[in-house]
Amino acid sequence: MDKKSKASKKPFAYKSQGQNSIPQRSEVAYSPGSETSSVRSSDGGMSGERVKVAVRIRPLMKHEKGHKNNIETENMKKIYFKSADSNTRAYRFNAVLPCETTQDQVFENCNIGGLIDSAMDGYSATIFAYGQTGSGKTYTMAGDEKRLGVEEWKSHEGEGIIPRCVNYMWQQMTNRNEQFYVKASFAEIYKEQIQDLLNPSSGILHCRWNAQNGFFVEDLVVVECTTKYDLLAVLHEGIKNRKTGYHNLNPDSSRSHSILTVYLISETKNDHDIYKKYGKISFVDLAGSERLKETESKGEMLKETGNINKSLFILGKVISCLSDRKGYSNAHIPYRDSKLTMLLMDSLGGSSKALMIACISPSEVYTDETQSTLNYATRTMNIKNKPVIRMDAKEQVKFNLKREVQLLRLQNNFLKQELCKLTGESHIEVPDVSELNHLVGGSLPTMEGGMLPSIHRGKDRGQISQSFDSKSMMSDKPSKMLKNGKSGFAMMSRDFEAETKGKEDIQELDGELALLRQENAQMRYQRELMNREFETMMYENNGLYSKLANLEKVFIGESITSEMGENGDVSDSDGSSSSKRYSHSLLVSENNELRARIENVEQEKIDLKGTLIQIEGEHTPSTRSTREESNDYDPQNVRNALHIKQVKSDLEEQIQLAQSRVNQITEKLLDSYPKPSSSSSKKSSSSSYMRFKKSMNK
Ligand SMILES: Nc1ncnc2c1ncn2[C@@H]1O[C@H](COP(=O)(O)OP(=O)(O)OP(=O)(O)O)[C@@H](O)[C@H]1O
Repeated sequence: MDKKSKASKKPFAYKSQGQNSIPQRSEVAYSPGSETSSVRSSDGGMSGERVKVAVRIRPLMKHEKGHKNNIETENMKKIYFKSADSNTRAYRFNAVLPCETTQDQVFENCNIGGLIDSAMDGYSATIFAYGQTGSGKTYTMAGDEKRLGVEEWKSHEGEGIIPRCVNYMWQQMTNRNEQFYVKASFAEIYKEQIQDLLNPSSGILHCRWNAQNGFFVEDLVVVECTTKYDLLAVLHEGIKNRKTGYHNLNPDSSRSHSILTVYLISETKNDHDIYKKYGKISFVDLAGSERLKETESKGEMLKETGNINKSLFILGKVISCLSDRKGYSNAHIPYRDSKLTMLLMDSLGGSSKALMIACISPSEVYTDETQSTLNYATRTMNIKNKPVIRMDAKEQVKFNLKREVQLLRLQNNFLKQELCKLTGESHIEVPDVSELNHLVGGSLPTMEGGMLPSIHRGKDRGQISQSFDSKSMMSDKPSKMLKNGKSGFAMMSRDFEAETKGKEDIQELDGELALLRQENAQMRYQRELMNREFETMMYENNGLYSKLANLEKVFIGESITSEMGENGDVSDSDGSSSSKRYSHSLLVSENNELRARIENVEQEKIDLKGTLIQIEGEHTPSTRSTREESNDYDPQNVRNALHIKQVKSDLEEQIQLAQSRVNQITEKLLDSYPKPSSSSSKKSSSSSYMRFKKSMNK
């Protein structure tokens, strides 16, 4: 009994990208040439995500009446277990499910819905039940045995994780915007041989390996399930065909390990494109470990027990190696030592999300088995997986190309704006790169250079993880349809059409990308040229400013070129030009203005030089030739010359004033002097007036 709480606790979480999410660029791991590519989860991927472990304690069975209970639980997280040496040991797990836990609570508390969500997002997920024989593995995974294998499937309280998952999946499918295709396969490993539970007549199947899919079962029938009843029928069919046997501890004991795999292929529409993700979830019901002393197995069952125990022993070795924190990456993991561990490779230390449900009995009769299961479970919690999303490689290429096109369009718009700012024009024509390239001896700036965010291209796109055999899913071998299925041929022709369309789309995107790249390179080059020109002109203008300032100092005594020095920075720290303050055209007009101003000052200087020579020549004839020859324009001399010029012009002005004054007085005097009359005295007065006027003029 749980010491503190019987109520269901908040379930633990699986790291997930969330539904309908298209992975972000940085998370995409793509490997050219593969059928599927993998995408690391944004969080769990690189750092790893531990295998989650829940421990379920079944109630005592009828035949165990009177057995003592040696297990207590606390808070749905802790187990106190009284071991054989009578010491009580405490264990902590992701979830602890006491005897009274219902099937519904198992689903909730183990967050099985979260795992299904992940599988629908394109991850691989595995749920496996582990424990001694009769501990409740099949009950937990599939449900009440009395109801298993019956023709009509009806939902009931005793149904286990698998049928609950089927219901949940279909519920989610209607809630999501994606289109889902569901397929399923069901295999068992019996005495180290793989058999198809959906097609038992196919005999022994082989476990193969390839870089793309890791280990997979060759020729396993994969059934398309269009309704949830198709999938339930698959479960029903497989359980019916599974090898079971009677022994002392369980009259209906599973004698094989079974693996039901549900493939969830999702299609998401994004910008008129369809992206496919290949998620899957595997339900593994392991055969129970057993002690021959207790089961009293004989004959064929004895052989079965030997094989079961052997493969579980290797599973234990794999778990031990993987949980060794000293770093199992260098160690040899004996996956290949059994079929079970080969097929669980992706789930243990691979790219799946995984949940182990360890089943135990509360009876102290099974103390050793329970101890062993708890130890297994504890070690398993240390195993880290690196979950990845699987996408179709072609879809992934298209996805990447589209993103690159979008990025380049953004970059090019940005570059255009920048060039417009630099030129001061509202529109720019992008010249052909071939016309420009010869100017710099073919050293066009690279796409990655410059201040713009560079585009990551597809080198070094990470590893390919094992994935299910998408080829076998699209296999030309006919699928065995159980109910309401579509024909395999229809599926193939649809895939062919999609593939042709996909190729065309990729070609189109490639073409657009090439044009955008060329335009990008041209604009980067143009920007580079303009920046260089800009830099030269800035430098020249700075020189002109200081020259003008010097000249102004000489002629006026101070610099009026106040703007000087403000444009000192040619480029900003990020390499961009100082277009914030100066456009290219502004610099050119500034340059022209400076040149005109300097020309004026120079002209004035030449005039002054003439004046200086003239004045000095008038006063000190001997220095004239010396000044002329030495071309000496010492500022003091120029200032002296300016002073003399000023004095001279003042004097000239005064003389002019005096002259005009004299003229005025003369005019007045002339006016006041009697004018010659026409009378007799005319001759004498006229002659005296003329004499007076003459003397005035003089
Ligand atoms: N939590 C439970 N509540 C009620 N009955 C249970 C529970 N767990 C197991 N049982 C019952 O215990 C019996 C053994 O369970 P089950 O067959 O699931 O064990 P198992 O671990 O799969 O055994 P094996 O490895 O031999 O196949 C079954 O009759 C089952 O109905």
